[in-house]
Parts: sequence; structure tokens; C-alpha cells
Amino acid sequence: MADNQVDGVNTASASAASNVIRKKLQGYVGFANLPNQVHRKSVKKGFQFTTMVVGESGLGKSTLVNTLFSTQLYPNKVVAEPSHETPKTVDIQSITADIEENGVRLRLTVVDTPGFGDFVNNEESWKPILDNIESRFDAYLEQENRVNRTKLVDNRIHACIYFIAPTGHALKPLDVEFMRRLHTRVNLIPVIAKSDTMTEEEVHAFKERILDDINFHNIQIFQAPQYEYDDAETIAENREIMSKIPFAIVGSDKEVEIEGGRMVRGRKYPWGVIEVDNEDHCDFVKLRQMLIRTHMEELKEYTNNFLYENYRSEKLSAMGIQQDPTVFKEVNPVQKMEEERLAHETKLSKMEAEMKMVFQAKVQEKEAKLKQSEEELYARHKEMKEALERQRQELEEKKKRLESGRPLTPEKSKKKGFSFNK
Ligand SMILES: Nc1nc2c(ncn2[C@@H]2O[C@H](COP(=O)(O)OP(=O)(O)OP(=O)(O)O)[C@@H](O)[C@H]2O)c(=O)[nH]1
Repeated sequence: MADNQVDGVNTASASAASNVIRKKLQGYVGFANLPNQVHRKSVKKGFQFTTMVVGESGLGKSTLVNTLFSTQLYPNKVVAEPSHETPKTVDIQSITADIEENGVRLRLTVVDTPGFGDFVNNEESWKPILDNIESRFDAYLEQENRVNRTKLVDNRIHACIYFIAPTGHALKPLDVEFMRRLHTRVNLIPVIAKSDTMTEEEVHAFKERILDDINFHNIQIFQAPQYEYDDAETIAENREIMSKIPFAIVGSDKEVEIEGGRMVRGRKYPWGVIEVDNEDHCDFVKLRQMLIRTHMEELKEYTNNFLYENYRSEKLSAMGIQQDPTVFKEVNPVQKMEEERLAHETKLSKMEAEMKMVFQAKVQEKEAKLKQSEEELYARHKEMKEALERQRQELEEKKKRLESGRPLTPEKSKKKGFSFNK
């Protein structure tokens, strides 16, 4: 076949590495269209993403979500009547909305955590949030273990935007504790809230201190993976995004007028306007780019392949379920066939030996019976011979008496017949 020609340059190294040889196509086959098939299918199916927002009250969480997705996902807030009944724990609330852009549908779920950091004692504020994340993993695990797994509902949290108060100092113990407890369960994306309240230099210095704290406490925040097939432009784009973490953000879902009469999303101050979508003013664009345009699938994949997978194996091992390593043993089909043939032959020879033993036992039994009947026959034959001999002698005796004229004895005159043993 023409397309079986081997590409000499790559073959040696490729086959050495994985026994896969590269082939040169002689004509158009059509699998270059596979990405388009996936694209069509995905668009038809729609996308789904669940993000969590965590931060102290009033840091601009709802404003940011509305700004991110350019929609009033959070309804305008009604300022609640002051109440003496303050909640005792962090609440977990989720809002789901179907949004559409250029025919692509996205089911977006935002999980809010009102009450976080709002209590006098916030020591355990992270706990209800961790419990919620893990219960979502449990729900997914339960579905995976069902007999019918055709319709898996994925409510796992794919990203957690953690709002850091713009104090300009360093991370607070509450921030450290939260991130330390949660980083193995969720993709953490730290952001500096309301960064318009700080100068550019302050933001820069604050970012450095936050990153130092994160490194010091060995906290794992979301890092975009790099692939060898990424082009230089993508790699540079990813580096640029990652260099902005923690993103200094400004949220506003209102439009304000800037010089020249143009309307922009931003916050208006007596000294000017902070534009949300202007990269010179804040990192909002970079956050949106990472979360929605470039890394949404990456966040979902990391959640499924690492965070959930780790949780799942921890949970199953805690329940005493062990992985059977032989399941993953590589099998050589020729060797396997040879092993099976040997096992079959051993079984056959064992059966043959057993049958021989049974046959021998039966033959011996038959021989013993025949011998016994032979002996019996011989004994009867001997008995009959002796009886006949006795009769012959009696008759001889009678004959002699008659010939000599002697009378037969009375008892002997009685008629007597042959008697045979039966
Ligand atoms: N300066 C400034 N103010 C903001 C920003 N984002 C939101 N705000 C304002 O901060 C206030 C609180 O914003 P929300 O979005 O309601 O904050 P939240 O974190 O959702 O608050 P809770 O629902 O109480 O947890 C509102 O008055 C917003 O207009 C920002 O980036 N900069």
C-alpha cells in the first residue's frame, strides 16, 4: 500500500520510543477534519462551567461575576433590614444561568459563600466550603458507581476565585488558612479585590508579598499547563496571563462616559475613570481571558483528572478498596496463548491419568470376580466327580454281590437315583 511508506527521518526514534511508526500519507484521507467534528458536537451539546467565589462580604464578588459574564447574573441587591439574628455559619448559595454567545451555549453556575470571614471567630470559615466541594465530588462518584452512567451530572467546582482584601499588607491568617485547606480540592485563582483603591506601585508590591506568602505556605494555585505543540504566540500569551496572578481586578457592571463621549464599563472618580476592560488600568481582561477564553476546559480537565481523581482514590482507599495491580499488567498475546496451551495440556494429561487409574481398578475388580467364579466352578466339579465315583463304587459293589449270588442288603435294595449339587 502506498501510504505504508515509512518516513525514514522519524521512524528510528519513534519506534524506539513507543513502537509507533510514522507514516506519510499519499493523499487526503479526511481525519484532519476531526477537530471540526468535535467542534460541531461540542457546540450542539453546549458547555457547562461551575465557579465558586469566596471572600469577605462587600469585596465585590457579585459585581465581578456580573462583569465577567456581561450579564446581570446576580440580581440587584436589596439592602437587608438590620437584623439581630446573625447567621452562625457560612452559607452556600448557587445561581445557574444559560448564556449564549455566537450560537455557543454555556450553562454557568456560580456558587457564592456569603458569611465567609464575617464572624467574630472565623477559624472554621473554610470548613463548610470544603464540605460543599467534597460533597459535590461524592455526588459525582456516586453517579460513576451506578450501573447506568449515560447521564452524568457534573456539579463539581471547576474554579474558585478567592478575593483578597486590598489591604496592601500581606495575606491575612484567614486567607492562608482557607487556601491551605482547599488547594488540594479546587483550582484556586486568587484576585486582589477593588484594586482601584490602590496605586500601581502598591498593587505591584502587594502582589509580590502575596506570592511570597503562597510559596512560603506551599499553596498550590492554578497554573496553566504548557504543551509541546503550543505555538510561540500561545506560550507567550499564557506566560503573560500567569504573570498577572494574583489578578488585580476592578468590577463594574455600569457604563460611564469617558473623554470623547465614549461609553465604557468602569468606575468614575472625581479625578477620572477606571476602565474595567482597559489592561493598563487593571487585570480584569486577563482574568476573563484565562477563565473563559483560554483555560476553561483546562480548569475542568485539571479538576477531573487530578483534584477529583486524588479525592476519589483517597476515599476509596480509606474504605479499604485496593487496586488490583494485575489489572494493569501488560499482556503479551503470544505468551498468553502459550501459557493457555500449557495449562490445557496439563489438564488433559491429568484427566488421562485419572481415567487410566479408574480403568485399572475396574479391570482388577473384574479379574478378581472371574477368579472367584473359576474357583467355585472347580470346587463344584470336584464335588460332582467325587459323588459319581462313590456311586460307581456302590454299583460295582452291587454287581459283585449279584454275580456271587449274595442277596442285596435290605437297606441297599431301596431305589436310589443320582443326586447332583445344583
Ligand atoms: N471601588 C470598588 N468598588 C467595588 C468594586 N466592585 C464592587 N464594588 C462595590 O462594592 C460594593 C459591594 O459589592 P458587591 O459586588 O455587592 O460585593 P459582594 O462581595 O458580592 O458582597 P456580599 O454579597 O455582601 O458578599 C458595591 O457597592 C459595589 O459597587 C471595585 O472593583 N472597586
